Amino acid sequence: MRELLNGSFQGEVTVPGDKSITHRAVMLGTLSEGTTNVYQPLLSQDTLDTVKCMEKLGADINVSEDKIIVNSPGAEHLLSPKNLLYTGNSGTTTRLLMGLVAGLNLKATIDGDETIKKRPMDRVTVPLKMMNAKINLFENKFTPVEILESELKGIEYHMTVASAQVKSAIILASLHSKITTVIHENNKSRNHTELMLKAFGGDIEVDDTTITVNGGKKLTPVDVTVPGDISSAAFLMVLAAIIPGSRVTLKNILLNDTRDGIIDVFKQIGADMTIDIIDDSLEARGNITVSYKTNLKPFHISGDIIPKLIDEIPILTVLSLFLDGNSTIKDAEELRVKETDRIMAVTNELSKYGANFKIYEDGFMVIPGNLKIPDEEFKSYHDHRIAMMLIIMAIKMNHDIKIDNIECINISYPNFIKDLKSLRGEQIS
Ligand SMILES: O=C(O)C1=C[C@@H](OP(=O)(O)O)[C@@H](O)[C@H](O)C1
Ligand SMILES: C=C(OP(=O)(O)O)C(=O)O
Repeated sequence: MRELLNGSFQGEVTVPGDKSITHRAVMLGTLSEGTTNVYQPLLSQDTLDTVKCMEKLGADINVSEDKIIVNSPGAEHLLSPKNLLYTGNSGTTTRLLMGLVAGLNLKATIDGDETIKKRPMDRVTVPLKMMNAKINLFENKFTPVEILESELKGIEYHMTVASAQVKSAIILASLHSKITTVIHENNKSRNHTELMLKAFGGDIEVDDTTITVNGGKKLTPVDVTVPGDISSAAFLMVLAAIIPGSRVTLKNILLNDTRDGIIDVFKQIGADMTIDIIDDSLEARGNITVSYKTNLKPFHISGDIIPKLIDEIPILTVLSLFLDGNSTIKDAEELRVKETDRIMAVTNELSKYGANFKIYEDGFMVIPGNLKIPDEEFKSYHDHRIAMMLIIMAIKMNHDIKIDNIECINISYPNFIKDLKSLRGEQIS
């Protein structure tokens, strides 16, 4: 950490591939007969756990530095796995897999690590049971999840939470049913499953917040080039905005309008930011440049924007501590059921620096003031986004921080420290 303190950050970074898109490309590749090439994928703990689960269902997958090759016999030839499908720390793997396995009329048990065991899974089993799935949860809520063979039928479902994981589980479950499934969203969540399924030949139509899936269509492999993950880029955008003298360009970043809430926040605060759109094909992408600027305004976020930046809220809280006024985050109760309760983790850990918060059930108000360097040790709660948030805060505070389980950053961004060091260039001592 010491070499990252006392200086500005300048240059270009290609952040790792988008986590949500990498998971989905490997899963849809497994459901398609033939070879799917996934270029520039995210290779991290979460996505490699998805790869291992797909191998257990019968896909032959080759992982190299900048490519994942999925060879699959196709959906109808996948088999019930002999062993547990272990999903590690990944909520996305766990929930999408529940829908995928149930839809294939297979039998499996799914479980993950200690954080997964505490996250609510009934939000997925409720619609899957309506579809006729035979699926059991521990205490009707948690993993391990046991799925038994059963033929599913289509349903009409009104989402009760703005969750792309739940929505995607229902879509994957409906792929082999003879009856149409219709999903209604209240708040639109990330739409990568819908976009990618269409590209793989699925029969899916989206009309604003209504999604219609007709099952029974054979999927065909498509090569997927994964754009950079905006949720990873967010840490470096905030770094550049708050460290004097910094100017950072994040290359080839996903700019899908269900994921770009942080861009709106940077506009709200009056940040020095430019965006060069690269293309507008399957998933919009572009280069984002952020430079340090003084006198940035506070931000207020609630409602529809929350699902578009839900994973960025920890690092946006660090940003809010250096703005000219109080910022507010509301309607973000989903933060309480991530890898940890992120409202608790963010406010507990940043309070150690003297940060002031007014905490609500669904968010908090940030009241900037005098900050100090504490003697205490810091906790990651085994949550990659909390660990990376603390690293950026420590850099801003010139603090040689100690964080427990810091290796949890491997869950989504194994090269985080390396990328930070590359932006220090000649300044590294
Ligand atoms: O579908 C996805 O890839 C994801 C959806 C979001 O979770 P929810 O669906 O629980 O909102 C997000 O927090 C997670 O990091 C990835
Ligand atoms: C919440 C996250 O992921 P998941 O739900 O897949 O564990 C995240 O990456 O911040």
